[in-house]
Amino acid sequence: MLSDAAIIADRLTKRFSPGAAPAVDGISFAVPRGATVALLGGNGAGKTTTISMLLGLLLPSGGSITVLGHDMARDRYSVLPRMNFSSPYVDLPHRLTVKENLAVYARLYGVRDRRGRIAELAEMLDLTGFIDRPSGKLSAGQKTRVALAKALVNAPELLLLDEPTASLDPDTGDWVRGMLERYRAERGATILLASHNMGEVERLCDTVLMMKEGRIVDHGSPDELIARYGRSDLEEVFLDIARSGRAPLEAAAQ
Ligand SMILES: Nc1ncnc2c1ncn2[C@@H]1O[C@H](COP(=O)(O)OP(=O)(O)OP(=O)(O)O)[C@@H](O)[C@H]1O
Repeated sequence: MLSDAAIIADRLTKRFSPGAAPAVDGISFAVPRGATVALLGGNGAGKTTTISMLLGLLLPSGGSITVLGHDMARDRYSVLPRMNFSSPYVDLPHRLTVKENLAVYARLYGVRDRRGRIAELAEMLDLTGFIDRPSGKLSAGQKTRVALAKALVNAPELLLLDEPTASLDPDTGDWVRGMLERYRAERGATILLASHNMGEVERLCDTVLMMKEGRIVDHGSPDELIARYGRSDLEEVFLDIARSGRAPLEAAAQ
């Protein structure tokens, strides 16, 4: 494993109840600094559970996580200010306006020039038309853009994104992907994202971790995976893995 990686997960496990099958089943992976890596897998594969453990929102049942050189079990408060996330499952307080919400998060993250940073984010994510509207009165696509602004408020070195373009129309989705590419290049940031949008993953990601039933069943660059499965795009690879009992890696290991 790369010892200076942004994320190192070692035999990470999450079991929600003693008798149940683990939602995440002893996965190990490393995300190099500056890389964009995708977690792919069908519904219930364990992507959100993995991201929640990386964020410290869920405690692992086993294994360890090192983020930006810090062990998350012992030392997460020194690393949380350097990371951030967005998720369609986490709603911002409805009655606060977009600007008020961003101000709360800017304060929480100790941003110095809060007014300036919020103006930058409004520009970056085209929020100006609804910045004074209560967050509960936004469309799903507008909420997604505000969630991304919140995720960038502290200019994080590590960004964990669960479905970053969920609910965005194709044009806005494309524009947000361009924004993420620029952010990564300018900030030298590391991005781990979970997505069901294969075109997005092909465009943004250096490496894909394919999850199924809580395990990583294959990994590689989008091009490597497409070549290995003899397919023409990542969507076809995804369908092969989702529909087969076993992935090539598992079969090869036996
Ligand atoms: N709080 C919880 N309590 C019990 N089981 C849970 C909980 N959260 C998730 N699970 C279960 O853990 C498994 C993995 O769920 P997870 O949300 O991580 O999947 P996912 O890959 O993100 O799926 P999706 O693509 O549908 O978002 C599923 O079987 C789910 O039912």
